[in-house]
Amino acid sequence: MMDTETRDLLPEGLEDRLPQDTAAATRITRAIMDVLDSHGYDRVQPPGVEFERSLASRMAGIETRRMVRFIDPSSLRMMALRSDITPQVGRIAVTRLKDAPRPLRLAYAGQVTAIKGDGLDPTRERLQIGAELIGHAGTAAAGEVVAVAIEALQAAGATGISVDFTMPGLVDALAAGPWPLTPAQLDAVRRELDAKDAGALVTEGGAAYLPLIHATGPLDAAIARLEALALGEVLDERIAALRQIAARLPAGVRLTLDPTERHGFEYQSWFGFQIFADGVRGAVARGGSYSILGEPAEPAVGFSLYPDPLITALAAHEAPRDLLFLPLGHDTGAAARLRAVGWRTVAALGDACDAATLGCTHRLEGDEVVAL
Ligand SMILES: N[C@@H](Cc1c[nH]c[nH+]1)C(=O)O
Repeated sequence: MMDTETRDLLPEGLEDRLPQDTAAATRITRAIMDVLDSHGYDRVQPPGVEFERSLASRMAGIETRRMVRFIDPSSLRMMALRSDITPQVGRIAVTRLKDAPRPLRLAYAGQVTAIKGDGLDPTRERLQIGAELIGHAGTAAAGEVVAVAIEALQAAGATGISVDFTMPGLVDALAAGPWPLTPAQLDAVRRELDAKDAGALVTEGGAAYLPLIHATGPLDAAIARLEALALGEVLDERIAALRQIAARLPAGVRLTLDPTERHGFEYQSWFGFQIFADGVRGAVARGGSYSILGEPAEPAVGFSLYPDPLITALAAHEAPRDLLFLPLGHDTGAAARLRAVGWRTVAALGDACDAATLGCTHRLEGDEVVAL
């Protein structure tokens, strides 16, 4: 027997959602899924647990270190709780939906779990809602995906949205082209660019890369600084693409660029983005282009929203809802008619049930609704 102190303890970083937050979560999930559905993204539901191998093998760069893993007592193979639904959707796209017409638009919503939280945030289980556009990863697809992500967040109630673009594959492309680096230097340069440590960047032989640290900030200014480097094709194509993507986003959304940002971008290729919103610490969404490994490999682009902080922020302002008390012996036909037009009811089970104590705002008397 566990002692009573620890019997109901939840592990660090895991939490129950109580009714007020759950109501907000349900409403927000529905609002987001409705937007994805309206743009033609069909929802799929992969399982919460899979073989570790299949979660990691469809995209280059996925690490299983942060996944909760265990041996399946039935197959004796290693299984893992999913930490990201995108690879599962990729697997579905290239296996069971391999013959479905392209571009293929799929949406999903579910919990994802990691062994430990991210940075200072201890949360280990999060709601992830997203959309993946498979079979097409050009600027038209990327533009659609960012625009849909913004629309979904706005429908969820997010305000003050800003989008931070990044170019996950840029440093590798530069190292293989105009600014050559040895493999060891490449690792060090990537690390120091992540840390934005100019001194260490120079020490590690990455002096050429210094201007990238300064080419961050509002999109137009950052692009101008990159263009001034005259790096040719490697950069020109990426810049042209970013311009096209930006051009189709709604006015009023703040756009920034951080060309070397890689944190959280495990498998994205030429294009990545994060979305921020007022009152929410950290990014509420992340996405980008990637390749689903297979024969042949398929290009794709998509995004994942992490709405938990938004849910918490909005739940605090959730308007209280009306609740209609149905006394013992009430007219059940009248109650059914009222539910059909949107009333929520709670029926008395015995004499002790009291309308006010149960949080009711109204009471049914005969077939009349009376405010309490
Ligand atoms: N699933 C990725 C984001 C993404 C979706 N599609 C492409 N990228 C993440 O959560 O970081």
